[in-house]
Amino acid sequence: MSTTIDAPAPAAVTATGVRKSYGEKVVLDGVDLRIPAGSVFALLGPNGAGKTTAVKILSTLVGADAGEIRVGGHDLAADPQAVRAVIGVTGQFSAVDGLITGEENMLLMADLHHLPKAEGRRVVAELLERFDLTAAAGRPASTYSGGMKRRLDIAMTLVGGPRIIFLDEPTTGLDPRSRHTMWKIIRELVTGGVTVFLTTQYLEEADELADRIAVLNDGRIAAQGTAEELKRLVPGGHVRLRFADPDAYRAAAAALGEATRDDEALALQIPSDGTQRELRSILDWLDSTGVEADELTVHTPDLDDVFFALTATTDSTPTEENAR
Ligand SMILES: Nc1ncnc2c1ncn2[C@@H]1O[C@H](COP(=O)(O)OP(=O)(O)OP(=O)(O)O)[C@@H](O)[C@H]1O
Repeated sequence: MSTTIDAPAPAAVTATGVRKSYGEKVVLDGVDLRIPAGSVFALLGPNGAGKTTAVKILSTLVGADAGEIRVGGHDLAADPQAVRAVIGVTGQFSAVDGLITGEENMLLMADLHHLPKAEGRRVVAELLERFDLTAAAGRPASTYSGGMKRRLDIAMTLVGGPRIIFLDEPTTGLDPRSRHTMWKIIRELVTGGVTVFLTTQYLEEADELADRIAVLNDGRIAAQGTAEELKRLVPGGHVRLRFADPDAYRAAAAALGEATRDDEALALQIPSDGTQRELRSILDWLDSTGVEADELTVHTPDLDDVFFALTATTDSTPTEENAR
């Protein structure tokens, strides 16, 4: 084993101890990330958590104050040009020029990547087709819908054949159909071997797409893992019993002393992991105590629960945070 040369890591992106401040404001306070090649990684966080800043740093647009970053096997600080050659970025700010046609936007990208004319035309035609933009290719991009512009933006990013793509909030503002189209596009990219780093405020989107998710809060990664791993971090699974009759509710609440009461909704919550075995034992228990609910629902923790649990301290304890 060599002690001087790093073994080629099977990671598309690694970041260690990344810090960034704007003046007094600490935006990233020691961020560590590792993203395996060919996977989808979602960075989740509330507004202002530092997601866009992280994308800008990892894509060489903004310098970090400290930390080590490798993207596509290249040291970002030592060789930003090499990093730029293997990545594509689409942000909340679109690169699309509305005054020229979709095809012209694409050909411009081909020129920027110094593709020979014929090769550029071939790649552009192929991408327009793939992103269902061939029919609209001759129209000024300003006439495109939000979803079409977003597709054009990604198609433009792909002209250079990037191996790693950063998508900053790729579906914000899109209607459900366009959002699903975007998800399909992202899945296809990954099938083609591309690594996708996306930021999102939609927990559903991270759950749907990402192999791994990191929750950014107060400039730090509050938790990182698969959606299932993150869901296991928080309690919150329960069976909820709702009653129409206040007397039945009160009787049940008395019989089920350990249940959490919601007097307004006439509902009781019993902690449960949602497994068949536990449900059966709860139902047996209800039968034996003579409780008959009008409605029974099973609630398993979702990413919302995780998100709220991990980002809950943001507003509540600023003085304590500052004091440390
Ligand atoms: N160029 C800058 N100068 C000063 N402060 C900045 C700059 N860029 C970002 N910030 C601050 O850094 C913090 C994080 O911003 P960032 O845009 O990275 O957050 P975000 O998680 O992407 O938020 P959102 O979900 O709202 O897009 C914010 O408080 C923002 O005001």
